[in-house]
Amino acid sequence: MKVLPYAHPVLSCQQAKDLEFSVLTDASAEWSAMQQAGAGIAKSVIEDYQELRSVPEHLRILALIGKGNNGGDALLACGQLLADYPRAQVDLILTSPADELRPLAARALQELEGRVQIRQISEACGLSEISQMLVELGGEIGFHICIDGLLGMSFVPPLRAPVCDLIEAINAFEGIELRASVDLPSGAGDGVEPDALILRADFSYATGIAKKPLFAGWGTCGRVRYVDLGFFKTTPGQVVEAEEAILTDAVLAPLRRLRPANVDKRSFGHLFIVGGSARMPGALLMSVRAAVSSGVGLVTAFAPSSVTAVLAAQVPEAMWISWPETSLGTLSPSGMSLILERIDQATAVIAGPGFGADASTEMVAQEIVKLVECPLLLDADALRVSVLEPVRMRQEAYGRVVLTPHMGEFMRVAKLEEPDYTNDVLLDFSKSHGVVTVLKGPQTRICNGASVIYHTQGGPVLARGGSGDLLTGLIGGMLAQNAHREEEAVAQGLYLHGLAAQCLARVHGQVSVHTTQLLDYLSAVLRT
Ligand SMILES: NC(=O)C1=CN([C@@H]2O[C@H](COP(=O)(O)OP(=O)(O)OC[C@H]3O[C@@H](n4cnc5c(N)ncnc54)[C@H](O)[C@@H]3O)[C@@H](O)[C@H]2O)[C@H](O)CC1
Repeated sequence: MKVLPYAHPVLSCQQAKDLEFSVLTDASAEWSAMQQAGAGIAKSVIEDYQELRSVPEHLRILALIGKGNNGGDALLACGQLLADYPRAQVDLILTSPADELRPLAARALQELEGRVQIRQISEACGLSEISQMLVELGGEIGFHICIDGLLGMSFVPPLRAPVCDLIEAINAFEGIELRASVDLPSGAGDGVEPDALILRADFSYATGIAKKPLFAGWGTCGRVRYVDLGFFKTTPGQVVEAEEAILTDAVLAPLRRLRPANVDKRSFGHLFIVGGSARMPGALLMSVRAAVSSGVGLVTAFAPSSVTAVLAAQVPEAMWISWPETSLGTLSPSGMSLILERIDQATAVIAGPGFGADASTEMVAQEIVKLVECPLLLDADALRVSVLEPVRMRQEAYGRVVLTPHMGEFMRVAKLEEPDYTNDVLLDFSKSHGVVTVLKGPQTRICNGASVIYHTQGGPVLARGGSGDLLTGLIGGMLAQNAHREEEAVAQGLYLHGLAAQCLARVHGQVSVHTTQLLDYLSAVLRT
């Protein structure tokens, strides 16, 4: 794939090792990368902890230290946390004698001398002794954060004692609030089977290169964070051997620049949103609210006639068109002329949020696919096999069709009998339909038929009704502003949505929030 300025390659552990070997040519380069990794992990883990509560001054950290560079990264992360939280208490568990650590890990340990408590375990310890030790070390409070620096990309199965016993004990130990793995959860790696023993991480902090096992769908890697160490400072447009990539913060750079002075509302696109039904007016409302916050110049919303006035009062920034509805309160195909007579104003169109699944909305969606000559986003109940049929007939010049299914909707349009998380199915589907698919879930993937880009921001705070409707509005808004660079627009909408969700969770937690609060954090995300 071409190196995009906003997505970095995802590689197998072996490919990552080879690349690191070519980039980090001596011990000083390795040490400097390790320092960056340690600082990056410390910063990210503190941000992530805030989804639980504010970080306590007397932070209690447990770090599991293996012999290699993974252990070195974890030790330097502990050093950074001690610098930032001088009252923190750090307990280290070493799985080998200190004099057996690799040179850089030994150097990192030396830097912590006198500031941490060290326990060493050996093969003879066994699971129950290690479990008992955790209980004693944790005391009444337990640990706020456990940093797993046991094994990284160089791990070759099988796991041996005492590491396997330590992983098992950590997985079972309830006195840890957040489990953070350095690079990969210990036990994960190339060729590792899904049922193998792997440390159950809440977050994995991929240092330098995001490795493929993080996306294997095992659910043990938790949420993936990419700690960019600058390994991919390649020229945009250059080709690298990777079909998979991870989205980076750079995707939002164009939205963080000053806008030119000589612009007006027409310079930032005009988005049409067709959606809603008497039963689900809220879905349309959420998409429209998100769209008007996306930076798009103009939004026109087409809503079922019985709810238009109520919705319009809630988002006066949008223009509202009342659409005739069926006896079931869904959009009637007889309203198509309303959109067609204005279509030359639109730079992108969304169809689907809150549609409801009946024959009328199916027909509306089909007509839109056939007649709309600009980029088009289909979501929710517009995602049907019969609606995708005319997609292939569309001329390339009209702009791409973007689909935003969750797994249930993807199964429907790809005619799958059970969920399939493999990239092959996603690639085949997107290629054969000529669409950009955004397959939503805990690890959302963007696929253009040739490559897959992972998006890992957001988190469980998004696991509530309406998150997808907000996403649709944001992506639609970006498409309308950026009509000739659909994939970039999609990536911008996704990333902005994910970062805002994280901000929301860091301020209010993951539980007692409502979906549209996410919109309050969009501007903070763009102004950092
Ligand atoms: N008020 C209404 O009218 C409602 C209508 N609904 C109908 O459903 C669709 C849209 O569904 P929505 O609830 O927005 O959810 P989606 O599944 O499409 O999108 C979810 C969104 O959240 C992300 N996400 C979820 N879990 C995680 C996680 N663990 N980690 C990270 N990210 C996560 C996911 O990736 C998506 O981005 C609407 O049009 C109506 O037709 C709904 O039933 C809600 C209320």
